[in-house]
Amino acid sequence: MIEVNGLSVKIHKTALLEAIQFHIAEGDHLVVVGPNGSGKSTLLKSLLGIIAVAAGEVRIKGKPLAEYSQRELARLISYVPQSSGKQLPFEVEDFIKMSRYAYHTALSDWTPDDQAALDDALRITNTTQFRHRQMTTLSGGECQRVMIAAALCQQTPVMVLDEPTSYLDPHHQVEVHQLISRLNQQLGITVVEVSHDINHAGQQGRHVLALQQGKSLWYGPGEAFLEAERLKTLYQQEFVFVPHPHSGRIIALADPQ
Ligand SMILES: Nc1ncnc2c1ncn2[C@@H]1O[C@H](COP(=O)(O)OP(=O)(O)OP(=O)(O)O)[C@@H](O)[C@H]1O
Repeated sequence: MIEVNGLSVKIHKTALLEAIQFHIAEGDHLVVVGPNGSGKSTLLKSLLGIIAVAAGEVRIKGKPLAEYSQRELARLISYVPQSSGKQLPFEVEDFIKMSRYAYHTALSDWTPDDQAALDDALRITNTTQFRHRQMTTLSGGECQRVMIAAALCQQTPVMVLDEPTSYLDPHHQVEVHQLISRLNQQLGITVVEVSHDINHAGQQGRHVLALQQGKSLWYGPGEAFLEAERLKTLYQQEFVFVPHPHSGRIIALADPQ
């Protein structure tokens, strides 16, 4: 679905990304991890075509990203940005409806297909009860579900999310993680997600790309990611590892020593 070949990004001669190389198969769930400032958001912007590439290329479905129009790309990739939508002066339904722009011209009417996409997005994200609320009145967790509903309403095969659980309490983190897993596993949406939650990344059925200072430190299956030396190299931090009491899955905990 997505091929990233030797991708480098520079701003004012400073390299933000250097020779990044990975492929994402259709239906894959890639979690991009790494310390603050390691280039994760820059990588997502490269996949969305909103940042200039210095070298290498991104291909979507075999075609170079640069050869797609904005409208074509908007039918392929949806984006849930890092910032909260809580400041947006819109009713929830009106905000979500805007994500259908790639299916419309200036004069075209709202269609039954648009309405079905809107109703499905509200139902799947459990946000139907908020459809007539103002975005500014939502809690952080509710707002994040609405942001995902807007991306879902865009009906794209790929969804890119930048730290979708930041600012959420543990319960809402779990809720949003489960929602993203459902979109991936049940709807077959290819997911590319930036996360600081290494235990979320290190799960079976996912791939992990670990970035460090704009370079790829490690790429591999989620279940092989949580390894002491790797995490120490990546975060300059000691970790301890404990088995989950129910599933036996290994959990990594930062160890202050
Ligand atoms: N437009 C820009 N001009 C100058 N430097 C930039 C620009 N955009 C990003 N950077 C720098 O590039 C580096 C990578 O930024 P990026 O936002 O991709 O990191 P990140 O891994 O997503 O960080 P975080 O985990 O803190 O969100 C940072 O040092 C940042 O300051």
